[in-house]
Amino acid sequence: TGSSRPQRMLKAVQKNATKGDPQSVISAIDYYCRHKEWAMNVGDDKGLILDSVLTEVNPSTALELGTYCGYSTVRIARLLSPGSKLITVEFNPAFAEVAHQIIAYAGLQDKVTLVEGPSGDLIPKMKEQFGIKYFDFVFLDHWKDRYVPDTKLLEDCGLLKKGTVLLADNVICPGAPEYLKYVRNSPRYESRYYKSNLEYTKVEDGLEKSVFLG
Ligand SMILES: COCc1ccccc1-c1cc(O)c2[nH]cnc(=O)c2c1
Ligand SMILES: [Mg+2]
Repeated sequence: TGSSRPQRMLKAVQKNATKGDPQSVISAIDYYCRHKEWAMNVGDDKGLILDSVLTEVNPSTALELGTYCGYSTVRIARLLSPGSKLITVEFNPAFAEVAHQIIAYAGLQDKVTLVEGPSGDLIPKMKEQFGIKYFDFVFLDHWKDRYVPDTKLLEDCGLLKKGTVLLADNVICPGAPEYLKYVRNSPRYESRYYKSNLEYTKVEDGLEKSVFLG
C-alpha cells in the first residue's frame, strides 16, 4: 500500500522546512500543495486573513475545529502570545497522526493540545477536561454540516463570551449556507464576509468572521 496525501505532505515538510521554524513549515506546505499536490489546508491567501484576524484578537484561549494536517494549527499557534493555548479537534486518526508530527516539527507542541474525536462529543467536555472557561477565538474548518450544531453547542456550554470571534472557512466553497444564515440573522452575532479564494486555486471562497455579542 502506498503513502497517503497527508504522509506525502509531512515528507515535504521534513525535506524542505527547518525544524523549529513555523514559517518555513507553512511555506513548505504551501509550495507542495500549489505545485505538487492540492490539499485542503486553509492556504496562503485565506491564511493571510486568518493571520490578521488572529493578530487583532490576540486570543488567550483558541479552539480549532478540523486540524487536518496541522497547517492552520501552525498558522494560529505561531501568532499566540506566551502562555496562550490552542485546542485543536480532529475526528480522523490518520490526519491527527500527521498533524502531531507537523506541529512538533514547527516546535509548537507546547502551545497546542490536539484532541482526537467528534467535535460534538468533545465540546461539552472542554471545561472539565481542559480547564477552559471560554474561548476568545474559534476557527471552524471541519465538516460544513457541523458548523451550526457546534456553534450552538459552544453557546449552550457557555464557552463563548462577549467579544469571542468565530472565523469560519469554506463558507462559499464547498459552502456553508445554513451557517451563513444562522450567524447573519442572529441578533447575537455581528458578521462580516472576507472574500478570498479556495486554497491554491482561482475559485472563489471566503471566511466569515462573526463576533459573539453575549
Ligand atoms: C474533501 O474536500 C476537499 C475539497 C474539494 C473541493 C473544494 C473544497 C474542498 C474543501 C476545502 C476545504 O478548505 C475544507 N476544509 C475543511 N474540511 C473540508 O472538508 C474541506 C473541503
Ligand atoms: Mg477549509
